[in-house]
Amino acid sequence: MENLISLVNKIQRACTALGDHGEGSALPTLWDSLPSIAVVGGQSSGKSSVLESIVGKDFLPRGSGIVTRRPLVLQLHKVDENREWAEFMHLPRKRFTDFAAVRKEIQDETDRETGRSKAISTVPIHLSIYSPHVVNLTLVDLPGLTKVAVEGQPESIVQDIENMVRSYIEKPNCIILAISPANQDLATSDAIKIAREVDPKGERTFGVLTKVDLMDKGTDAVEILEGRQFRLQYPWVGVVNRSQADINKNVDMMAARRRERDFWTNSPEYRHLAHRMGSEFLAKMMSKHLESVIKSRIPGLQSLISKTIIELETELSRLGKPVASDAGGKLYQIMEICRGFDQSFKEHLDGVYFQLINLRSRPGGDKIYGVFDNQLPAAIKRLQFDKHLSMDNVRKLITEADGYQPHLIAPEQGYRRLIESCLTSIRGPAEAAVDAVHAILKDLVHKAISETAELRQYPTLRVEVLNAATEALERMRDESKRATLQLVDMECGYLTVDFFRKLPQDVEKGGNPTHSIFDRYNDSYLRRIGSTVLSYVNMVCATLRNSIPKSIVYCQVREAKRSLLDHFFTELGGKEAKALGKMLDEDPAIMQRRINLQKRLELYRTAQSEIDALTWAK
Ligand SMILES: Nc1nc2c(ncn2[C@@H]2O[C@H](COP(=O)(O)OP(=O)(O)OP(=O)(O)O)[C@@H](O)[C@H]2O)c(=O)[nH]1
Repeated sequence: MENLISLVNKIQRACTALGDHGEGSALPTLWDSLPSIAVVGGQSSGKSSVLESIVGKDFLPRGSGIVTRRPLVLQLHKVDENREWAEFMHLPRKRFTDFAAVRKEIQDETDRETGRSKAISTVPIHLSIYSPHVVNLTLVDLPGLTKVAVEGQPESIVQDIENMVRSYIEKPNCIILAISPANQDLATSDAIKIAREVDPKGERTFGVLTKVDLMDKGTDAVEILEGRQFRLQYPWVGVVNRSQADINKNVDMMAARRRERDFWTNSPEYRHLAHRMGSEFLAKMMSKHLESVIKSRIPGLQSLISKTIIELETELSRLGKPVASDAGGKLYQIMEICRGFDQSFKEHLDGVYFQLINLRSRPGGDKIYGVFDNQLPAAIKRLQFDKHLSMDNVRKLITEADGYQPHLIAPEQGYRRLIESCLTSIRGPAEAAVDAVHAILKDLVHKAISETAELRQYPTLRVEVLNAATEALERMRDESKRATLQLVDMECGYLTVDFFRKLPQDVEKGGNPTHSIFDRYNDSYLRRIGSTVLSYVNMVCATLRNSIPKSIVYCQVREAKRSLLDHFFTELGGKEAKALGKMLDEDPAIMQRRINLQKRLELYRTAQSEIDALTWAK
């Protein structure tokens, strides 16, 4: 069972190394869920003396007024060796065998944090004592509660100390060692008052009565120690520490312990209670209690650890991988992120179905079909060629084409001009279709960027990828426009001869080829030309309705799928580590948080395996 306390000590030490001592940390804290014992009491009530008696060593700073100005987390480790030493968390690997030096280091470390003023600090000092004469125990010594500020102290100190003490003892896992001097009225005890506040049922409060030897003649503490007055759930323990005179005379701790034993056994009023009085008994009782508390908390602790591990892992994966240190690693990381983006873009384009997300498709590609199936035909329709081929317009173009020499058989040039003027107007809808598809592709790029979690992590890379993809799409749009308009121009440049060959000829139909030149411009003649041109143009439109989408898909959609980031990758290959690092410019706060999370995760995993090993071994 002793292993349990050592384990908790070990975990507490690891917690401290991580700054996890439950003080407003944004991360889950293990410290708060581990049982600990806090020593509370009014100033000069004898807290430090009780601690020293428990340890059996003279090592705490002494003096008048407020001496304990920072919480002292004291971990006692029982060792088999016949040696005693102390170690501070802030001075790793330095062993103190001289306990006067320990006292000095506590003073110096307090001053380092608070300055030489009489101010207090909530940052704890961590001290471990290894000795064959101690029991495994973790105790927190807290500044003494006071009623008035002394010279040089801010007025707020009274409240500040109370708040600090409360912040420790209000945690449900904190066992309260409430120190009250027997030579003062217990009804006014600061320790009992604050302990009652946070633990009204007294389930985790242990009352310790100090200075029993200093009580007025004719008075004694029997009623309290027997539990008839100021009753707590656990029986009161009386202690007799060294007096100031003893301290001044350097009375050795072992001698003091002996004297204390004598006091309890030789005082007629306390003799019957002697077996459960004194610092040695207190230490053993607290150690036993701590063991049983830890034992009862183990299942809760295990489930808290597993739950926290999951939480930490989830957050870590949300934060993404850390940035690689070398150029190759960085390049690989950027390529991986880009691949993720490219994949998401393609999936949008193809409308790939995601089994996991309720069979919903990533929208996008279908909009492109909408351009080909609705937008383009509607725009061509809006050109209204029949109006364009009104009689007046046909006459105008035919006569202009004929010039001074009216056509002899058929108005060849007139036909060409009429057809060209109609077909040229298709350039508008063709260009609009290219632009519409470009807008859709750009929109998909934005969607894919925002869905690529890693790009959120690196704002500069996000901008670079966005710019590269946008530039690539613009290049593709320009190429697509060139190719698509070329299709229209090709239709203008060479007419389908067959169409005209198949037209019924006036002569063959029995018309009169000899009618006068002026008759050639009559209404029915012009109407026939108009309708011939219209049916030719309609035939070409039907072809273009099919070939324009082919050109757009070939130049834009297929190309975007194939080589959206090709240029970017080529440029990337020529960049050096520094430039690559700039792209992976993660927010330093996130980097720090990842490091903190990783360390904490490590702590929790270690704690988990150690607790598991211990419970399995039982
Ligand atoms: N005679 C006698 N003196 C005691 C006893 N306990 C403490 N003292 C004396 O009371 C004075 C204050 O004791 P400390 O242990 O320093 O008290 P503290 O509560 O730690 O003081 P702060 O940290 O300053 O709040 C010292 O001079 C001790 O020698 C006791 O049981 N008997």
